[in-house]
Amino acid sequence: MGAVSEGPQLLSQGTGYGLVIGLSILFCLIIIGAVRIQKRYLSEDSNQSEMFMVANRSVGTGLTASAVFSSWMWINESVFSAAYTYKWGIALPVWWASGLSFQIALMAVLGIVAKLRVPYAHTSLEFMRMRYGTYVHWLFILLNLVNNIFGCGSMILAGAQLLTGMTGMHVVAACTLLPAGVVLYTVVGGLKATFLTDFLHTAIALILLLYFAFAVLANEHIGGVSGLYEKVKARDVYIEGNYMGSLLTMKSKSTALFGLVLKFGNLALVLMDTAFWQKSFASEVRSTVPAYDLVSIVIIAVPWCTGTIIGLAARAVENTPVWFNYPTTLTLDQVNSGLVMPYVLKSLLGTNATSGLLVLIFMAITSTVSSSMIAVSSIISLDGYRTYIHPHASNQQTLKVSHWGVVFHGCFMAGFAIMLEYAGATNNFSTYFRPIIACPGIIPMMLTILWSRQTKLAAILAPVLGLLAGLATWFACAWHWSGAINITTLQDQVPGLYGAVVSFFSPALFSVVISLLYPARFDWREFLRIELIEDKSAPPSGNVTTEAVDVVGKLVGDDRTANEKETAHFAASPSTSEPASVLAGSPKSNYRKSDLDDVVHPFGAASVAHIRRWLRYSTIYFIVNFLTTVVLWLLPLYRDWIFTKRFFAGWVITAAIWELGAFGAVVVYPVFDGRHAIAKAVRGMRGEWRR
Ligand SMILES: NC(N)=O
Repeated sequence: MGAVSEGPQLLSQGTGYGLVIGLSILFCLIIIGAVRIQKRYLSEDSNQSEMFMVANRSVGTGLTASAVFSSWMWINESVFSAAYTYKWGIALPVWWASGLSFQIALMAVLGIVAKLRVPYAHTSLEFMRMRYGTYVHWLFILLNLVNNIFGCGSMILAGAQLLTGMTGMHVVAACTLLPAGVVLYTVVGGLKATFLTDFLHTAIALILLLYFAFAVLANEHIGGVSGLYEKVKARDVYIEGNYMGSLLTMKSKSTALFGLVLKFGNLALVLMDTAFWQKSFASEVRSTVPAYDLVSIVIIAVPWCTGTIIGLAARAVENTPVWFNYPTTLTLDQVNSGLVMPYVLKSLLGTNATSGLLVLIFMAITSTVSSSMIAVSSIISLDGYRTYIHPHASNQQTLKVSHWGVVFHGCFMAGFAIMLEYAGATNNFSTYFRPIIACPGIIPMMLTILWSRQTKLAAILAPVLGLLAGLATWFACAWHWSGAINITTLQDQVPGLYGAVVSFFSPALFSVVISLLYPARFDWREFLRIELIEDKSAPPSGNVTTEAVDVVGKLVGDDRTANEKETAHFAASPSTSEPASVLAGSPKSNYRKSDLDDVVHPFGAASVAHIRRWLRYSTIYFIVNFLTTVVLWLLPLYRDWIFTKRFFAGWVITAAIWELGAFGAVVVYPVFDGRHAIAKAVRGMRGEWRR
């Protein structure tokens, strides 16, 4: 921390404390108001646990998209992409973008599979337990918590170090105050409330990012796209590992290694975070895929536009008198702590814009932390309390534990971030270490809903062996390349990459081999026995539809035997076919433990066909997304070539248009999408005032 707080302060401590505390209180008041409006005029009550945890599975496309975007737009890509662009040049933002997109597209596929196979689940861990029982459940609780705690903790720390670097605020105070505000409004509002605050966060953050990008480009000291190109080209800097040491080439070794590690780390941050599963369970059936896929497209804009413009602008002006603290440039520690963007804004746009950046940092951190809190509190309340301590807990009891879960997690995360600070952890160490410990569970978890032959032994051993193999690879590579194993050599890029590759892929091998050694088959109908929590806010039991539908078998190819098919009678009620109600809302049956042959899937034939269509679209889209963002975009440009002025102009303008498109998709569109609910709430309030 010392190095970061050494430089001159960009803003006063009072501004730092005032903004963090003021915004926390403001968001709490907004959320209290929103919850009251929802309850009074829209019949949505966060005091019901289904509502608190999965928002009654009724959130539409627009709001889901803005919530997913908000949880996924970390300060990493909004602030650190500029810092790393400063370090390594123009290749970095797109390698960063390509490490953010396909994970969300994959989550869309898994989300829709989960909607079919486990329509009543609240968390991803619930289906691990359903399929494999207690030991696997605990193992994956641990893996999820490790991922969540390291992801969330390092983000709080990165934000706190930034606040400290910018304002001189004490880092312990920053680590405490940032999660404190989130605890307040998350306890009050639950998941639906975080959907609403996520929307506000996203709107404010994107407005600020757009303003920063356009104002910096238009600034007289930059001189537009062409001025930016010329000033960066004229700089006499040599970037090790870049083609001709240039900042304006896509051939950058450090960037490529960083980008590859990021892909694995971010896969874990999505798939091993119950929050992303929860948002998918919370959304309407017809909203899941469009919302997640939309986010996978627009999230690209954040590092691409912001990183490119702000990161290169720093290079353009850092050696001129307009630079704050001229003639002193940033130290490597300050760059690694993300101070590039604050310095650019202070130098070119002044104090107000720099204060605006504090608001952006607050928005980016709190929206991610709030979804992490809901996720962990649902692990505590559903996977812990309701599963092992009080299986017949009522709605209200479960909710109370969820609330305490949020408070506990908030306090724990603050303490954990402070511990990381005093242990000397940096964002860099976390980047290379986290994928190794967070990735081993990903493939076994995916196989739990995709492959009926993965056995319990495989689900237990594959992640553990994968973790050991990943750690062994990491240490061995650090030793091999640097001749020593210590905190410095372990932060080298190549050991981190090999460790992550082994951690991620080896569990697939372990799982398949172990499963085939002692084969067994799972009957997907077991999943349909997860109960809905008793919830008086939910409409009465919905109708099961006309045709007997073997939803599960048709899902991803039917791999059950003929005999199993015969016994799989997903019986149906005789008359009412209401696919529309299923598509629009939640599965509303309230199952108890029953014979498998009595298990009935809540979705009707039409709904199933509809969902299968989404599954097809999402799978095709995922493949296209992966090929485009990871292969076609990056590899052809990885060659001995430096951006021409014309190409640079097209590149930057496209990035800026993309960011405008992101604003349209996750800010304007959700308002349009929710116009009926907004109108209903406004009519309700107007009616009340008139009385
Ligand atoms: N969105 C992330 N994980 O940077």
